[in-house]
Amino acid sequence: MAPGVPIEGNILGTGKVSTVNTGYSKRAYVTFLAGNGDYVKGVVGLAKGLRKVRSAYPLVVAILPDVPEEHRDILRSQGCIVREIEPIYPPENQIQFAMAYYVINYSKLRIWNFEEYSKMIYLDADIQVFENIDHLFDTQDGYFYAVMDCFCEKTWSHSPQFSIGYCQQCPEKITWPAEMGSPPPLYFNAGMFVFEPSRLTYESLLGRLQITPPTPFAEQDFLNMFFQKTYKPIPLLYNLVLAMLWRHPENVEVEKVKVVHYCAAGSKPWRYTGEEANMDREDIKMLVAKWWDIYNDESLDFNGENSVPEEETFSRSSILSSMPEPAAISYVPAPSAA
Ligand SMILES: O=c1ccn([C@@H]2O[C@H](COP(=O)(O)OP(=O)(O)O)[C@@H](O)[C@H]2O)c(=O)[nH]1
Ligand SMILES: OC[C@H]1O[C@H](O[C@@H]2[C@@H](O)[C@H](O)[C@@H](O)[C@H](O)[C@@H]2O)[C@H](O)[C@@H](O)[C@H]1O
Ligand SMILES: [Mn+2]
Repeated sequence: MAPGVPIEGNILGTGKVSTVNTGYSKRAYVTFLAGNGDYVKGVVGLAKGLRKVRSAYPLVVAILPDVPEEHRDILRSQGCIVREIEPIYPPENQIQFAMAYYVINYSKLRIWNFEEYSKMIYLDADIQVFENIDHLFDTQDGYFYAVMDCFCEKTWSHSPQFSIGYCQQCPEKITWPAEMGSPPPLYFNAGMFVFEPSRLTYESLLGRLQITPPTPFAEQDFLNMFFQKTYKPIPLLYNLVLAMLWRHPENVEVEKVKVVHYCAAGSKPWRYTGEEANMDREDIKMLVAKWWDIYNDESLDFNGENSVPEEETFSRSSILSSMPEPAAISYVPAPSAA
């Protein structure tokens, strides 16, 4: 079991099943979509997955201006709340991002400005929710909840931990050498997290970004720095980074996993060929097939009746979303992952 991880499953200590949010504070899931490529399929799959597990909360999609109208219509037809955001770029830099397109991921920070919501769960578009996780909205306020990442993939070859074979998922395997100072603080994967939108936090994030030299994992590194003091790890079953299956199988109980993150190279279901390393594994094939089962299930398409409770869909956000975002840095199309 990875260190610092609360008791499996019942992290609230209440065991209660979430109830529809009846208070004034609004809750929603939120994802991010950029470009005119195939990630829109990921968002449709996510919207249908949340419907299948009967989540009580809507899915907001923060989109960059380059998302075509046709894709926006598809998302609305699936019951998503579509909100255009202005891109955010890091300060001028020569950094080699782990993936060139990561530079657009800083735009995710705009979601902290969705303050008509008191609590949100961010999910990457390459994530699928296979079991209801609404109870995470009941976590104690004031903290940033996310799952610990793994440092063993070659995407981490730039890092000191990779160079000595250290990973927080198995800290007992390699002792962190004293000459390298203290071991890195617990580090989360930014494909899924529970957070509270707040204008104050938003402005602090943007201000800090402008004075923080970019690093290979872009906004994921930045968020880890920014929330280091309030980060609370949650169990792996809330964000299975696929590489864990072959890097730390001892930490994974795949039958208990509620959320799967298709972030390993070649694992995006809508592009899956099975060619890349580890993509011919039976568990990978099963998880990709599970994603497609939901994506192709027409009974999960939005039809008005199967929407979340009314009070969750009509919100000030529909008015606020027409309000201009703060002045943005000029928009230069980034390399797309598509
Ligand atoms: O062309 C792109 C690339 C990325 N994304 C969004 O940015 C997130 C982060 O990128 P990705 O999931 O590919 O990173 P990974 O988790 O695989 O490192 C995606 O999930 C999408 O929500 C997008 O909308 N269009
Ligand atoms: O822009 C940086 C990205 O960093 C993360 O992706 C990485 C990271 O998870 C590594 O730890 C894995 O090794 C790697 O496979 C994976 O692609 C987030 O999932 C993504 O949303 C985004 O923030
Ligand atoms: Mn991802």
